[in-house]
Amino acid sequence: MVAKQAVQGNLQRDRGLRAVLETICGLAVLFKLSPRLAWVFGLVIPFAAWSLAEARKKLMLLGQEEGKSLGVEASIASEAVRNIREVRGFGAEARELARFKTASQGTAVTSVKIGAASGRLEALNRAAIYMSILAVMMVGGRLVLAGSMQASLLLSFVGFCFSLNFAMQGVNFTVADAKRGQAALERVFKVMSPAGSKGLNLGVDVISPRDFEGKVDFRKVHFTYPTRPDMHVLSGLDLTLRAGEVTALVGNSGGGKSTIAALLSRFYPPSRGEILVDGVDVTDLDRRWLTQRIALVGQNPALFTGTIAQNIAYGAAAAAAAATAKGNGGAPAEGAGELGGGVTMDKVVQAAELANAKDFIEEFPDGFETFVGEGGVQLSGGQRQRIAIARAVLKDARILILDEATSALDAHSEALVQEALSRLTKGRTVLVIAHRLSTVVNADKICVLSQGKVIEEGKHDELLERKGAYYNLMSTLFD
Ligand SMILES: Nc1ncnc2c1ncn2[C@@H]1O[C@H](COP(=O)(O)OP(=O)(O)OP(=O)(O)O)[C@@H](O)[C@H]1O
Repeated sequence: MVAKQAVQGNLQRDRGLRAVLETICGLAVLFKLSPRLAWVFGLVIPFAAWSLAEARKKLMLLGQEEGKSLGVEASIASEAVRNIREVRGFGAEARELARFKTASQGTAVTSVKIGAASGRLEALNRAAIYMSILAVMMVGGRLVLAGSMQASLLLSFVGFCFSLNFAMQGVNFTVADAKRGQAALERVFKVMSPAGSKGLNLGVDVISPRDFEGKVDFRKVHFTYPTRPDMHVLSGLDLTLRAGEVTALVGNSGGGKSTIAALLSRFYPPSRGEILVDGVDVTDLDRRWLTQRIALVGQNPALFTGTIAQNIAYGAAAAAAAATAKGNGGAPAEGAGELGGGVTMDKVVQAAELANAKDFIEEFPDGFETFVGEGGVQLSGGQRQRIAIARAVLKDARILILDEATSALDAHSEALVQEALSRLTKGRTVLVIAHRLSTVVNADKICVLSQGKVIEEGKHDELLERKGAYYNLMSTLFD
């Protein structure tokens, strides 16, 4: 580390455009002083070019490695802060600290490697330049002795060689910096770009909202998580969600059901294969356009700091704001109240009623104005789910993804949630990650997932009769 800093600090002033210009001008001066000696000194150039090319490749790879380790470090820190209650509750501060230290050590090792690679490049170039200067002195000395060159000219020439030496070292460091910067930028663009977007950002131009049916096709989709590249979660998945129907996904835990939902929501791009919505590859669609048409009700819905009304309005207000920002003729901002995007309190109350949430909300002294989230009222699992359902009702998305709760809701809450869900699913394309027998029995189609593929599909009765994978799963999953 110290060595790296010393080497880098040494040449801070000589980097960048200035170093490049100094190198060009230095070479021009040498040719002007003595073309013959300049050619001798020029012997260093092919070697310098080769070592630069080699170092560039290596530094680019190391820069990417460094970016990744920094990412891991940041995610450990942010995860610990986000889940601070659990960390404190389980007394896991030391463990989190140790995880962070291990990750930082990884970054430190890569930084040392970068320092060593820059240092090697520097040493090689210096050696080559000093050899060239030696050659210049030998050839120049002979010329001076033979009387065909003035000693003062030789001295000036050698002086300029030293200046050029520093300028060329500056070019080396500029290249090293540029490669690290390029690796870091590539990471930034990767994170900022919508998952797997080809940048075509089509939306209304391809599928008009009126014609949008919401049919979804996964075609030969392969997927591995970036953090676990060796584990194939999906291996050639073919799955069709027919428009306006409920498709239930069943399978063993860890089989990839939530991953399918995440891919459809475009949290990740598929590694291979394609996901089509109404026949259009999702990577060709504008991500905001698509997310306005997809609602997700998860097992453990997050609530944002604010009132219950703001939380229910969240999805619809965000979608309307996005549509307005995009200028695609979506919901107008006109008449927007404090809930945003033209969402009125009447609509919020209606949505809460459909989601079986109105009664419990009105029991709070502040009703829909009750503050939730950090420092506010804590809601039970069933209540949070009904708020999330109300949010999805208000968003009125054509495609609905439901990750059914496995957590033990009491029988009354479960019945209320179920009833609200059955109202919500009517007339929409629904993908439900099914954990309840009632959902599976009533689904229009059940798909059994195993080894990253759909291995059986059909209706409940048909699949039972077939006595295959579904039949075997039934006893383990829904007993
Ligand atoms: N963010 C992630 N990074 C790396 N691996 C992940 C990630 N999320 C899930 N996995 C892994 O991918 C595999 C599929 O997980 P997924 O959550 O999709 O399964 P599932 O069928 O929904 O499971 P369950 O029914 O238990 O919710 C699992 O082995 C899981 O450990």
